[in-house]
Amino acid sequence: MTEPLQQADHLLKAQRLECERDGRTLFRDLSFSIVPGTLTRVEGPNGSGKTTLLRILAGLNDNWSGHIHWCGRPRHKQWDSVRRNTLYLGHRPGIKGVLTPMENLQALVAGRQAVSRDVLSRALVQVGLGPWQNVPCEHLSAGQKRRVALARLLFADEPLWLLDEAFTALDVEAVAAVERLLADRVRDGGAVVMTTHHQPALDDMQRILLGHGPGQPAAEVSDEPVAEVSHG
Ligand SMILES: Nc1ncnc2c1ncn2[C@@H]1O[C@H](COP(=O)(O)OP(=O)(O)OP(=O)(O)O)[C@@H](O)[C@H]1O
Repeated sequence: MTEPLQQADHLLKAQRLECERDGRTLFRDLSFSIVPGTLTRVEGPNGSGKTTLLRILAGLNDNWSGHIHWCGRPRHKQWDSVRRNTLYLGHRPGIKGVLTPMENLQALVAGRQAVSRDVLSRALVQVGLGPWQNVPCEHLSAGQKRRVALARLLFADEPLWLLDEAFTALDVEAVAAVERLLADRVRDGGAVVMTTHHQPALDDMQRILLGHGPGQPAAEVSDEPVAEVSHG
């Protein structure tokens, strides 16, 4: 279980973020806050830096400048709290092909909570993998592999979720199920930051808009109606 967080008006506050890759500025002067009970979508064309930004927020990329605060204090002084309270799901499913959905889910959930095999099995049924739960994942489709990773969300109590392309390869029914899961999560006070090329059917999103092609390192935060925003 996660421990109570320090009281603050935000979970995460980014100020004047700048990131350069291969001599190209992906974004600069990018400032925004992530507050509990909100959904933020990072938008932009291929190569604009969405994954890079999400990895920076997850603490998985050091190639940036600016300031990031976590619950009111500099993030680098409280990595333990950040790691315990943040869930990052990368754009690859992050599951092992030789393992079954059940074994993968056990590995993904392990270390945070003790969950029985029956409960994990019900989660796999819930994401539509009931008949496949004991089949090695290398025999599953792209969308089925993605569903294994998404089953992890059913057990995720971290206050901040960072989801990179969570809708990729999912069919219409699974997309709707994930949208419901995210809406419930936000309603329960969680914060979700996601990249997606899919236009989610979700209300009240803060939008972070990244550049529109080579040589145009624009970054913009459009606030509808959620967080404190400053830009530039
Ligand atoms: N490991 C890396 N090493 C060097 N440059 C990289 C690396 N990963 C990404 N980049 C550069 O950063 C740019 C942004 O990549 P990123 O994956 O963040 O974009 P994205 O907006 O998520 O794209 P997409 O919509 O295609 O997923 C890329 O165009 C690439 O030039």
